[in-house]
Amino acid sequence: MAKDFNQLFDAWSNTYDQTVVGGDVEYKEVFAHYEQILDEVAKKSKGYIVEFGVGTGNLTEKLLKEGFEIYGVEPSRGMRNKAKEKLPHVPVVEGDFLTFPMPEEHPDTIVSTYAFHHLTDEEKSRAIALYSDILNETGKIVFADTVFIDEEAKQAIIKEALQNNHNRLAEDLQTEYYTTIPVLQEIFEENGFQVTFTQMNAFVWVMDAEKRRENQ
Ligand SMILES: C[S@@+](CC[C@H](N)C(=O)[O-])C[C@H]1O[C@@H](n2cnc3c(N)ncnc32)[C@H](O)[C@@H]1O
Repeated sequence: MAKDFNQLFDAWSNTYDQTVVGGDVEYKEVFAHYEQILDEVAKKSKGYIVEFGVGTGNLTEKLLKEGFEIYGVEPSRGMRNKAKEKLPHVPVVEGDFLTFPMPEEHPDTIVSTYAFHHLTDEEKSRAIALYSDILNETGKIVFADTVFIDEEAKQAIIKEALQNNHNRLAEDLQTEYYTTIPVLQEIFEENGFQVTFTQMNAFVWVMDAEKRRENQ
């Protein structure tokens, strides 16, 4: 079972929007091209959208501007309050990737940015299986998150963070559940998705996973 990150995110909710514009030097590279990353996820989305780990609502806001209807899910009260201040008309319910009040409609797209690494690989697999069930037949998943090509690449970036005295970042990379592309590819494919990965900065990749049709 993954850790509960609510306290951390309740505290971070007040300064999160400064971090994403490069206000925290240790996380500058993680949030490099943040706006383009969110734009890319919005561009790949369609129809009725469920978003997990809404945070302060930055992706939600972009999706709303594109004219989408969104159902947000966010475990941290502090983050939910920030998102509701920005976007009072968007429903943002208490819940997480695995346990959440079901939306009334089947979603066409499930999106999330900078959050999926909060689940262990086993939980990631359960989440994708669940989404395969609740998505529309032609539905898709579009996630952006820190992912590594392989374990060696992950260890190299942790070493570099330590050499730069980015100790909070190094600890984060060592203690959360950042995974590799082959692991995610297997999880998506086992659950009937065809997935592509696009690198957006030294840490973050966009994953675009479409449900495979029966005869594909
Ligand atoms: C780094 S923030 C990203 C916020 C926003 N998506 C963005 O791109 O700026 C991570 C968010 O994921 C949420 N989170 C943490 N654990 C989660 C879980 N198990 N399920 C869903 N969201 C989670 C946190 O509360 C936080 O709001």
